[in-house]
Amino acid sequence: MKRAVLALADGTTFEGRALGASGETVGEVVFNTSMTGYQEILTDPSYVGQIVTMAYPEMGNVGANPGDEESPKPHAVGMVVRNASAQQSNWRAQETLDAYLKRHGIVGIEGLDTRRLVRHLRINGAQMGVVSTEGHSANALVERARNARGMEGMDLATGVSCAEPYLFTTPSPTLLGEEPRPVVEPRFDVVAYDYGLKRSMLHYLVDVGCRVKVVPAGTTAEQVLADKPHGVFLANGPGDPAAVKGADKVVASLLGKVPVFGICLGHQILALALGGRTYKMKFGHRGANQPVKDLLTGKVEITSQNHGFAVDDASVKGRATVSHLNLNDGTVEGLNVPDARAFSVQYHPEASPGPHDARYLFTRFAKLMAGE
Ligand SMILES: NC(=O)CC[C@H](N)C(=O)O
Repeated sequence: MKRAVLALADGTTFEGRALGASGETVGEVVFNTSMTGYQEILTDPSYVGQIVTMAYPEMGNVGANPGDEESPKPHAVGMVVRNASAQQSNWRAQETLDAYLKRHGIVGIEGLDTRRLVRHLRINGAQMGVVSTEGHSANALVERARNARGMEGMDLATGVSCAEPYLFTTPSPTLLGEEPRPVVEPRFDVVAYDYGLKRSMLHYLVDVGCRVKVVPAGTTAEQVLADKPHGVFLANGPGDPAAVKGADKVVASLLGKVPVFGICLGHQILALALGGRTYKMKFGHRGANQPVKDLLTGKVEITSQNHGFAVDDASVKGRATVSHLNLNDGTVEGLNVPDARAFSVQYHPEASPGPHDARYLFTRFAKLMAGE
């Protein structure tokens, strides 16, 4: 077994075994509390520049398959797990997690005390780190982590956005044993800004009657409005929302002219477009078990999340209503701007992975576009 080391910028080091590709990787070390869904997590483009630690101890037991990918390749730059199953066991599996990571050149580490690591990140904050299988001294790796540039000020969304617009009209796939869903005729033309979007969001838009034109992050408001869409969707994406070039101004000029629905980075950009502010959280929210309260209905949803920045509630006062709150730490989870027919959530109603409590938000967007 090849030795691997994880070194954090604050000087903490962990020894383990190599998982996936050999080599060295630098990124922000974060943790995710989902018990499964590791492939959806790895392929979520919002993980660009991040080394993801899975808090649950056993990963890889269902192997890897193309159907569980949220984008064509993993975007996390590294993976940290307590134990990676050597053997996959699932009818859809095509390879092991280790083989999948190797094939995509993703460096990982296993066999370390991930409970200690997660507690360390919770107490001291997410921070830059290095995973290496190259045999360098721990001190040299700590130095490398210290010199690495953090997430703040990084426009990573523009880099993962699509190069050209394309049309998306495919409903969610059904799995073996699932009833085929009734076909929904497309009623709404929606332009979706691709800041690094997850595929399921597009499927769920199609499922509620949208014909989706996906456009690159740098598309102007004039270009979007020229298509006369029924609605505009702002997707998730990696990096610092305040650094996404021109996005706040573009969205500001769309507001009031067309209904807008934003998820995660899209929610943060909506807040910036309204004149609000975003900030970097200590360790963020990543997992499939984040409790969120809908302030209008009083209902609590268990949600899937992946973000390290958040909207400052004081900064949106008088510009938007805070519609949802995180029950763990009281941070903003949703915004509503009725006058502009715009709303957004910080969490992931498309789940993937995670509970489907919040799927109704796609229907809410369809109703908003229908004027209901
Ligand atoms: N999933 C997302 O869209 C993440 C948004 C942003 N990059 C953050 O970390 O907060």
